[in-house]
Amino acid sequence: MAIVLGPNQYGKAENRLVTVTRDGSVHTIKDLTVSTSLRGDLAETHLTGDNSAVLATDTQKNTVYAFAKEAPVGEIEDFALRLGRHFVSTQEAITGARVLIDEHSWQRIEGNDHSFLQGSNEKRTTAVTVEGPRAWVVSGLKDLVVLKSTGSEFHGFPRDRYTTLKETDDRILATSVTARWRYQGSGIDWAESFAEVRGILLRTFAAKYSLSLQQTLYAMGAAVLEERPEVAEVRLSMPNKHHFEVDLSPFGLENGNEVFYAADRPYGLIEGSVLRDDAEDAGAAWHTLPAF
Ligand SMILES: O=c1[nH]c(=O)c2[nH]c(=O)[nH]c2[nH]1
Repeated sequence: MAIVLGPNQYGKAENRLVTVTRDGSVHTIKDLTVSTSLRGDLAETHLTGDNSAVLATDTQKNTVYAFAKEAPVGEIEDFALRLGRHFVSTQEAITGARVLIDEHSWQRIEGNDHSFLQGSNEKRTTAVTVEGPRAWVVSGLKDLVVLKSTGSEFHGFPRDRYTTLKETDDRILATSVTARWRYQGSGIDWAESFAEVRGILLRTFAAKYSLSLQQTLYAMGAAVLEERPEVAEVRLSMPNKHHFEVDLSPFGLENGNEVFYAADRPYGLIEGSVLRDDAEDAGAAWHTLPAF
């Protein structure tokens, strides 16, 4: 038997980066969480402790902050591509880089040039993978919480001796959407594409008459692919944020689908991907990312 080193990567996770851009008295902020990780010829540090190929995670962190000063951060996809390509092209032993960025949203407080409001927890995300000269971009969003108070049924499921769930033809459907979509082609306007995909996801959640969260998930992914040729594949993770009708009969009251208990756990977790059958090959795009 021989023991060998398996796949490995290393980097600095969750660098918190905030930039202020000043256009006269009007300020714009960008609030990012940036994680970098590098791959390559890194056997020696694991096997002998020889660090001659190890670009320190501290250096990776410094590079994130220095790059934010040296050129405008711009769209998170462009910033991630610049960082990833930098590490791979300047370090001989480094053959691949993965840069993950979450962008936290701030809105301007109306009427003020330099004050902002963090309205929701929703984040725009990107996961950029650089491998030698090639690069893949998977962008997305997370913590996008949506609810519809009708237009959702759930029935026709099997009933065995453990089944207690009542069938319903009118329920609340709520979820916190994590979506990732893989880009194909080139010359993509990242900001425009993000805004459009987000809009399609929201509009489809709202408009699709739902017989299951699974059906809604598929409809959301399919609508993105129908409308956005630059997207090859969409992966969705959607917890079912259950709203149970409270039994008010002990109080002599009838609950007419009006009073609910919003349970936070356990929750159904509905996950899936929707893709084109003629999509560009995924290459290393999803490498080590969560399946959904
Ligand atoms: O949309 C749903 N899908 C399920 O698989 C499921 N299971 C469940 O208990 N409620 C629901 N709702």
